[in-house]
Amino acid sequence: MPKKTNTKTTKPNQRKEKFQEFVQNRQTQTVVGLFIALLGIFLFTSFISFFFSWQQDQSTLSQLGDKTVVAKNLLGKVGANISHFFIYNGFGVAALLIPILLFFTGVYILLKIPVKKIVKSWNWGILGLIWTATTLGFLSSKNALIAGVVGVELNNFLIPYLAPFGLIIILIFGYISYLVIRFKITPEKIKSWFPKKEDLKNIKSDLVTDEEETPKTKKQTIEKEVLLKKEDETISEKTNTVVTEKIISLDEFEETEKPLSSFELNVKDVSPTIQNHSSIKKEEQQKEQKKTEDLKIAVETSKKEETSTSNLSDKLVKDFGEFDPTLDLGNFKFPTLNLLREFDESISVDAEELEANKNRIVDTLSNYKIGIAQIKATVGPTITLYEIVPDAGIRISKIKNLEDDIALSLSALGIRIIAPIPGKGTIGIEVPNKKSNIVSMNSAIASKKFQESKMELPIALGKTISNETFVFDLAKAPHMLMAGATGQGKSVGLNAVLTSLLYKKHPAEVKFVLVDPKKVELTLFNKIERHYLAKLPDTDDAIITDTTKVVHTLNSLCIEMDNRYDLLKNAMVRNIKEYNDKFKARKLNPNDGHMFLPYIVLVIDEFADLIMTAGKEVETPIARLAQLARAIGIHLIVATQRPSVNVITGIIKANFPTRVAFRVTSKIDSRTILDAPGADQLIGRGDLLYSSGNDLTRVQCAFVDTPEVEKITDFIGSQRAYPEAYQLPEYVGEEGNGTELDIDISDRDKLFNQAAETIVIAQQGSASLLQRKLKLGYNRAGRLIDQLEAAGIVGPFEGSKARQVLVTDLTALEQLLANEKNN
Ligand SMILES: Nc1ncnc2c1ncn2[C@@H]1O[C@H](COP(=O)(O)OP(=O)(O)OP(=O)(O)O)[C@@H](O)[C@H]1O
Repeated sequence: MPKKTNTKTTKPNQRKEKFQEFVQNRQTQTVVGLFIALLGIFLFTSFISFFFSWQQDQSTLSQLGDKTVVAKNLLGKVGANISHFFIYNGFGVAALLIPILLFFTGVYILLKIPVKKIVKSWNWGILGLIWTATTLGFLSSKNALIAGVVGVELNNFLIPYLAPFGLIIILIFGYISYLVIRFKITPEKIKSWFPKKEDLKNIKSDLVTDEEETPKTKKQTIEKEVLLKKEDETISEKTNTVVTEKIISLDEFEETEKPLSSFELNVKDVSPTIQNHSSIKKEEQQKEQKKTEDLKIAVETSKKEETSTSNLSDKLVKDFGEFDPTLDLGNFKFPTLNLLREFDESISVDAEELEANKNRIVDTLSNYKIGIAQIKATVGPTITLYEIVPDAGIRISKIKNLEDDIALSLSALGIRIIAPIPGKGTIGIEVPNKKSNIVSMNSAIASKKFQESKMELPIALGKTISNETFVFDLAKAPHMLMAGATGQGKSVGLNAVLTSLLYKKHPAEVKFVLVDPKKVELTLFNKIERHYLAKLPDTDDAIITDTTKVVHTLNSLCIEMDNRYDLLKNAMVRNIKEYNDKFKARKLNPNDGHMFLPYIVLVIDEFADLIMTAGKEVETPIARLAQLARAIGIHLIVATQRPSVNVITGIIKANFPTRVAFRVTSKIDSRTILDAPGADQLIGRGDLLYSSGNDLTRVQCAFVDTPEVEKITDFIGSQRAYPEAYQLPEYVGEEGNGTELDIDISDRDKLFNQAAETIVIAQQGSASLLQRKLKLGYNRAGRLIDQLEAAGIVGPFEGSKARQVLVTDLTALEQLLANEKNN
């Protein structure tokens, strides 16, 4: 059953589609269009002919089948019959509309004009037929030839009801409605067809004045008018053609210099619309010109407005130049190179040694059936790198596994195998030179690479195996972990770092916080305390040696970090460089607390010792600083002898991406520092591996001896200094709080209640929050926190973490304070 319904529904659809295809076919359209158009012509001819021959053909109408009877109609008996049907029996003279409509329908189909338009024409046509037939019936006193049977019968039907007058009114109304709807004829449109009285006057006066003008001025006026005419969009195209013709006639006129009378003729030829329109324009122009001439203008010359630099910072920079942070110590002189010792650093290539090493390498490898296709040596200050290209098909891991065997056969310490050398595709074997050269700090500092570096905190650490100075940016490091067994060159390494900064950075640009539990390594830097060091307020020594002070200093640095972040936030910048640049450009107001921020380099020697004595108290602020301080210019350098996992914990390691490993005693230590072996293969005495990310670089650390550091610090220390060392924010430690907890209610700060509300709302017990919200100094905020603790609103000190807030909401707080008063 369902099958049947399917075929039933699809068949008509298919037929419909086929029909549509047929109709839309262009060939079909052409044939149909042509047929209808010709039918229109056929009917029109026969209709016209009918009016002349209808009387003669009257008898033939009933004898259509008789061949002997011939009709007078131009299109024969068929024409006579159809015409009789449409004219006499139909619409009379109005029937002529039918062939006309047919002709245009055919043309429309040929030209693919939308069907909608054809239907519209027919609607109007049929309406016109009936209306015209009725009108003609009325006018011709019901003549059937003129009005047709339809026209006569409609008259017969309507007159008894409407009377002739009523019929006339309805017919006229029909015609007017037709004109209004079809041609959009409105009263305004009709009005616009007739020239205004004024315009007529103007035309007259124009003609009079034109006669007075010389031919030349007349020509100009006409040209003007023509131009005006051109501008006007409302004038039809037809008149435009007249205009062009006019221009041509004007040119002709110039050539022949005809007398005025002949020219006038030309002028009169110009379409009245131009005349009319242009004269109006001219009149308007003249009027305006007259008005303008009559009016006298009092000209008041405006004073040149004083230009003021809307941007205050630009003005300040213009007047005073960019802010120069070094101005306070304007005469500061950087240490000179001659303070550093020079060594003979010329690398002498010992050909015998090279040959012997090469032979040993080749022999050793051949013992393990590893063929070498190529070998190349690069001689460095302490190490020579042999680059090997093994025969095809040799597995790299095989060579790597033979590391110890090769070292044994070369009978040398510190052999390191790099398989493959990153980016080179060769295998490297580093062999220590028999005679090693010292890399002097002098040569590292003097190197072009260091001197011309544009880094924020450039450090010349030493020289690479290819004898190039190794310079890196501590600001990008951004924190450095330094480890190595005792006596391997850590202290020298730290000195090299500090010396690099002393040679490149002005005291205004960098400050050091030095932590030296051994008390001897960094003491020399005491001399530059007021130039380069930062310390806690009210402390004697800038170099921190005892553990409690270290905890305070670290926490103080955390506060400094928070304060700096606030400054950065207020200045709407992302890092210290942008902040300082903005400050130098005088775009930050010092009255709002803004100031030039120096970089702070925190150096901690013997970190293991600190961790052992202070543990978490040290680890937490260090981890916090390491995590957050990079953007605000606090950089950490942590050195340790014992790189065990309980010293260099995961959290610290994760935040110290730059690692420097001097020689360590075991592979495990090497892995702890570098996440890779290799540091155990170093030869000591400043031989180090530098890692930032994945690549390991072997560097011979620049050697800077204690007397050299002394000379440098003396040199700087002897110069004019700041009144005091750079002050770190005050930090009130845990131990100080216990005694002050029983603070009398009457001694409370005026802002106590406000502070309590702030803390309770934020549910965060930190002094820095109070500093920010209540715009207080650190000391006052700290005291407020103490008072809040005494009142039981916040919990005790918890290291760098914010204190716990013990009151949950404002109602509880109100109750607590009310109880206090009652007691
Ligand atoms: N870059 C270097 N070039 C040449 N010799 C060096 C270099 N670095 C260190 N040395 C030598 O190694 C010795 C020990 O160096 P340093 O005092 O820096 O070791 P350390 O690792 O700090 O030891 P400790 O941890 O015991 O303090 C130096 O006195 C010096 O002779």
